Amino acid sequence: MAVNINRTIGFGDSLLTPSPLQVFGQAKEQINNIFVDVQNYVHDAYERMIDVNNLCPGVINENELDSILDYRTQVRGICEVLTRDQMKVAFFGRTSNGKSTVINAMLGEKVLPSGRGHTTNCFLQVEGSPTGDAYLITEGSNEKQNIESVTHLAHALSNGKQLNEKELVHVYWPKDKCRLLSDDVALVDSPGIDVTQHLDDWIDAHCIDADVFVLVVNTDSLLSNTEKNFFHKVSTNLSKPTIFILNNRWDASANEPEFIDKFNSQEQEREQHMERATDFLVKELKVCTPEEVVSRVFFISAKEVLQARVEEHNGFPLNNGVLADGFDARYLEFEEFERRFEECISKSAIKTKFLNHSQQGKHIVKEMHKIMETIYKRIQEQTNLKTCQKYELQKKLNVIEQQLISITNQMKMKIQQMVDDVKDKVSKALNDEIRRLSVLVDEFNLPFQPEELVLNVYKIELHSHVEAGVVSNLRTRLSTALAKHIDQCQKEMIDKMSTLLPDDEQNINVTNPHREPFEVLFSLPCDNLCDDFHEQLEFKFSWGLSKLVTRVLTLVNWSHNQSRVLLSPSHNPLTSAVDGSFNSFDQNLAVENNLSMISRVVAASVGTQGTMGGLVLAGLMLKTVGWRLIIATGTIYGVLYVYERLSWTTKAKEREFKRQYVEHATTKLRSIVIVTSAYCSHQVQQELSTSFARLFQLVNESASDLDGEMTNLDREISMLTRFSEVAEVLRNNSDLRKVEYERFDETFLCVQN
Ligand SMILES: Nc1nc2c(ncn2[C@@H]2O[C@H](COP(=O)(O)OP(=O)(O)OP(=O)(O)O)[C@@H](O)[C@H]2O)c(=O)[nH]1
Repeated sequence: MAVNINRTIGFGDSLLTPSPLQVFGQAKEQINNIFVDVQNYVHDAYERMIDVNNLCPGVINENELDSILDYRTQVRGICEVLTRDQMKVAFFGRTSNGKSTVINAMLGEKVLPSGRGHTTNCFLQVEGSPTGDAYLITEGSNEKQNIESVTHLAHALSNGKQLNEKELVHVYWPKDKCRLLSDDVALVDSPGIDVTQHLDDWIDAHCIDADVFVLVVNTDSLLSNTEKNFFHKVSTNLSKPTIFILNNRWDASANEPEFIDKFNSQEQEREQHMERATDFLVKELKVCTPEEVVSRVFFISAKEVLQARVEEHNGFPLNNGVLADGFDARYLEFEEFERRFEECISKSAIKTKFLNHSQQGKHIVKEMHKIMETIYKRIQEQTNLKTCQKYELQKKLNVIEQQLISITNQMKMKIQQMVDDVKDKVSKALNDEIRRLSVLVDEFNLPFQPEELVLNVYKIELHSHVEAGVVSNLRTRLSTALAKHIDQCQKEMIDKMSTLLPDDEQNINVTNPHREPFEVLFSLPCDNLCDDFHEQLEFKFSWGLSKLVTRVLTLVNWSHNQSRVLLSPSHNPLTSAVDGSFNSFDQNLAVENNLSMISRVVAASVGTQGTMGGLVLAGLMLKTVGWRLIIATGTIYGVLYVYERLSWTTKAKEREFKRQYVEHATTKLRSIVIVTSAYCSHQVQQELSTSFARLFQLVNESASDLDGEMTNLDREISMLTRFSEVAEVLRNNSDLRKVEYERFDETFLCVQN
């Protein structure tokens, strides 16, 4: 029977339909891409969360950061494992059953040494060379030992240190020489299981990650207990391992003499082997169903297949007649084994390796989703909290601003009232003091001497006495009351303004603690005011001519004024009643003219101070009263003169001096009443305005602090908004990665998520 070797050992049946081994490659590439993407995602998430944590402490807790860091490490580890992930098949069997020959047949050339007797001393893992060169690396060494052929390999293995049966030697073979190797299949040859007692160690050390186990048995003998025990161990350590049983040396069985005569004897033997294998796999190991056994147990001749493939490779015809009968059937069965093996190892490897990775990946992105969701919600909460805080601050600030305007207006009015009140009080008190000035001057008891020099000193002292007295009296009358009013006003200010300050700043003192308590200063510079005072202390007879004239003029003026008042229509009801009567008008006019004439005479006599006036007056009097009366009057006049002249003593001069001083000082002090009261009210205004300005400053500073807080909150809110967007994007991105894993599961693991 002709066999189409090219078809059977070629790459996939169709370029469009990938072979089972290529599916593994595709799955590996795809899951690797997903993990690289997830690795970048987790790395990015960690870096961003570190930023968030630095800029907004409290948004992320340490556990979350640690978890993200842990996931980053896990993903990095998986990525590294993924690059090394390959399909692995482990061959077991007793010595000389043909394990190495089967591997060589599958590789299509003699890679591993084989021969009669115990040839494989340790575990040999054949895998594709990443460099394209053939070399081997022994366990615990990084040294590459170049090999070109099986002889070199055998030599290298035998020339190396005494290899322990448990040790693993990696044999890297060019990938382009073998499809299995280029498709990431690693084939592990083992020492005969009948030569060692350390089965557990072997499994744990080299087979725990094998996707398929191949038991190579010799058809000449039955399944030994050693072989059975070994696979019992394997199935105990691994859950439902995929096990193939290859009944090797089927060519030798076909060439045995007893089978030549009996055509069906080999079939009977095959059935017996099959029955025993079924019992072993289905009943003992329970690793497959009876239906699956036909695709797990094969009758082959590895030696023939290897020989055929080597010769085919070297350009010789496949069946050159040297091979035993039934070669084609055995060859086809070997190919069937390879097909089933490829299907199984691909499925198994995808399942055992990538399912686990995919589940880990999904778990990581799910946890990342949870973390990002928690962080996102926490940021949202903080954003809402900060927004509420900002709203409250804004409200508070608005209230402060409105209240500040209102209180400022109130306090302006209050201060103005105080100022007016102080002005009135000071003015009234000063006027009172001016009225009582004579008492104050009388109290001055420095000895009076009319001499000029002494008098000058006397005046200076008197200025001081008056000034001190008035000021003292004003202070006594006003200071306490004013201080009390100012204090009350300041308290009112503090009460009102402190409501605009934070609770911890409400205990305030507007006055400078190092300053003396406020007191109104009264400035009455008498020495300056009265320095133009010039006393008149020359003797003046009170009935002297000029005095008399003055008195008469005063009297006349007074009478004249009185008559004008009486004659005015508004003050004379009679005149008013006969309004327009010419008679009474004429009489009035005559009286007025007479008075005017006397006035003019007196004025003339005063004005001339002299002889003519006196003569006229004396003539008139002489004519009117007679000379006796004149003499009598003259005598009395003289006596009065003498009396007054004698009474003009120093005491009288002092009295006169003080009277003149009081008169002068009164005039002067009255002239500064308005200025003094304004000066005092200005002091009060200054004091209260300064106090209010301090309070205003405090409130203003507090408002500025609030404003600063609002600016900070604004900055924090905008930062939190940015971070919440970051967390949201990261959360959504984790969902995208989860979808990628689910798509991978559906495509390669037939898992419906
Ligand atoms: N006739 C025949 N001989 C075979 C077959 N397979 C292997 N042999 C021979 O059996 C002998 C042992 O083969 P190996 O492949 O070295 O056996 P092994 O199981 O690897 O032996 P160890 O490495 O010692 O454990 C060699 O001489 C092979 O040529 C086969 O299918 N038919």
